[in-house]
Amino acid sequence: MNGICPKHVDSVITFVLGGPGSGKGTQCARIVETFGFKHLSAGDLLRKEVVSATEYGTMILDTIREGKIVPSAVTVKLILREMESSDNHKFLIDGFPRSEENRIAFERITGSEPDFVLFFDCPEEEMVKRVLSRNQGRIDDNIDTIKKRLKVFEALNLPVVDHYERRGKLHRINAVGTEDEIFEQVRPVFAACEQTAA
Ligand SMILES: Nc1ncnc2c1ncn2[C@@H]1O[C@H](COP(=O)(O)OP(=O)(O)OP(=O)(O)O)[C@@H](O)[C@H]1O
Ligand SMILES: Nc1ccn([C@H]2C[C@H](O)[C@@H](COP(=O)(O)O)O2)c(=O)n1
Ligand SMILES: [Mg+2]
Repeated sequence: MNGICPKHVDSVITFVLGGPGSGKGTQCARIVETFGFKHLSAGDLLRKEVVSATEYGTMILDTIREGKIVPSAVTVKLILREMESSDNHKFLIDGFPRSEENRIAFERITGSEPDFVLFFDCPEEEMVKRVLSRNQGRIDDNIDTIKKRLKVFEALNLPVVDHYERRGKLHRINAVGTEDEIFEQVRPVFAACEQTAA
């Protein structure tokens, strides 16, 4: 049981992890389509703050440009705001937690852990290739920022992956292959979750 807010006391929470360009957003779209989850991309929520020029906008933009991690208090607040305004009770939280600091802040603030965690395991050269050909006008899709993001991913995100592996919550997905091939590894994880809930 999760303690996000009274409305979401019985929510299913899935964290979606993987390096830059590993295909998290692409596969989340498929999961939404097939299993009806609400997709919350931490990166998208942060980028929206930049566009809306909120009090955190400049700090977030500088942090993203440097490939670093925004303070957890800001990111957790944005995620919880979205969850609380949603009537869905199945959440895919994409690109979060990016660090042990993110993870601990989420657990402390919500008193919850994810039900399970997906990790898209992708070689660096494939991630670089995908990000450089993404073409969505992202300020961090350039080789200098990608190199920084990869270092941050290894130093700060892999310990989170290890944590959930030790907790028996991690589903490691081989992120090399076509989108369809990858989704065929993802599908049984969510099908099993539906069976448990039924
Ligand atoms: N299996 C795949 N094979 C080839 N290209 C892919 C595959 N999956 C996704 N892509 C492409 O790779 C790029 C990165 O994918 P996506 O945006 O889903 O990654 P991400 O993990 O969300 O990255 P980020 O952390 O930077 O947001 C996109 O252009 C996407 O179309
Ligand atoms: N938990 C998070 C998620 C994202 N960010 C920042 C730093 C990332 O490089 C950038 C883009 O995220 P993505 O769209 O690749 O998931 O957003 C963060 O600071 N904390
Ligand atoms: Mg993404």
